[in-house]
Amino acid sequence: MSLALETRDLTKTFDVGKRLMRPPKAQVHAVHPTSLNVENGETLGIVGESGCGKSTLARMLVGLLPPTSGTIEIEGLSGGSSPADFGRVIQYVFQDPVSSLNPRKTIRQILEAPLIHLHGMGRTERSARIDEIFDSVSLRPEFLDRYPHEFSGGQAQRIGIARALAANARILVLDEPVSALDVSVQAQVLNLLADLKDELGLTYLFISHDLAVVEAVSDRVAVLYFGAVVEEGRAENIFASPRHPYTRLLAESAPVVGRPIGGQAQGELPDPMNPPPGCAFASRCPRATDICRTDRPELRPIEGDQRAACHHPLDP
Ligand SMILES: Nc1ncnc2c1ncn2[C@@H]1O[C@H](COP(=O)(O)OP(=O)(O)OP(=O)(O)O)[C@@H](O)[C@H]1O
Repeated sequence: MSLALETRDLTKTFDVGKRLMRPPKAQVHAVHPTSLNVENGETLGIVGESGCGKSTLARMLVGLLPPTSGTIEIEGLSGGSSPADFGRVIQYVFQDPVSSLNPRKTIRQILEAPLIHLHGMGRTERSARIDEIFDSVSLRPEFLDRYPHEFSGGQAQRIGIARALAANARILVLDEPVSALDVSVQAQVLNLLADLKDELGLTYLFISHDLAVVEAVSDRVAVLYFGAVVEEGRAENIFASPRHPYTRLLAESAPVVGRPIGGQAQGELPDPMNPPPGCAFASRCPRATDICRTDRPELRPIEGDQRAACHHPLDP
C-alpha cells in the first residue's frame, strides 16, 4: 500500500482577543503536534468528544485553515500547492448538508463549479459528467434544477458527496457526515459511502463523535483527546482491547449506534488556553501518577500497529 496522506507534528493555535496593533489576549491550543498516516484505499476514523479538535484538524487537511506549524503531505502536493491543487486531490464533506450548499444556486450549478474551476470542462462534457455523478449517488436527474432547501437531510448529504466526487478527488475528509441525519437515513448514507469507496478506490478520513459508526466504517481509528491523538490502531482492536484509559472509557460508555460519546466519558476538558504540562487526561484518569501530571506522554508502539500515548497503558 502507498501513503495517501501524512501529517508531521501538525499544530493549530488560535489567537483570541486580538485587536489591531495589539497582541492577542490569549491563545487556544486546538491541535497539539499530530502525526497521522493514511494509506490509499483505507478509512481512518478519527473519534473524539466535542471540542477535541476534530474539525480544526479536518479543515487543515483540506487546506481550508493554515496550520500553525508542522507539515501535511498529500499525494503529489507540495508546500506551494494552490487551493485548486488541493481541491483536485482532497475534498471536504460537511456535517450539515443543507447549510453547506449555496442556497441561491441550483444543484446543477453547485456540481458544475468544481468541473469548471478544477477541471476546465466544457458544457457537453460537464452535462454528461453530472448525469454520471448524480446516478452514482442514486439521485434522480430531475432534482438537478432544484435548490438545496428543497431536499431532505439525507438527499442533501448525497448532493454534498456528489459535489466532492465532481472534484474527482481520491481522498474525502468526511466531517461528521451522518451526525445530523436520522438513524435510518444514516445507514443509507453510510452504505452509499461504502459502495463509492469500493467502486472508485477512494480514501476516507471519517471524523465522528459516534463510536459505533466509526467502528463500523473504519479500517484504523485514531482517538483524539484535547487536540492530540492518544491512541491509534486497527478498528477491531482499538475498542475491543484499548490500551489508553480514555479509549477504554469511550468504549465502555457508547456502545449504541447514534448515541454520542456521553455519560462518564463526556467529562471536563482542560482549559485549551492553559493546557496542563503533562497528560491532558491525568485529572480524569484512575491510573494517573506524578509523572502523568508533569510529562506529556508520546504516542508509542504498544502491540502490532497499536500505539498509545500513556505512561501506564492498560494490559490487553
Ligand atoms: N476560530 C477559533 N478561534 C478560537 N478558538 C477556536 C476556533 N476554532 C476552534 N477553536 C477551539 O479549538 C478547540 C477545538 O475545536 P474544534 O471545533 O476543532 O473541535 P471539535 O472536536 O470539532 O468540536 P465539535 O465536535 O464541537 O465541533 C476548541 O477548544 C474550540 O473552542
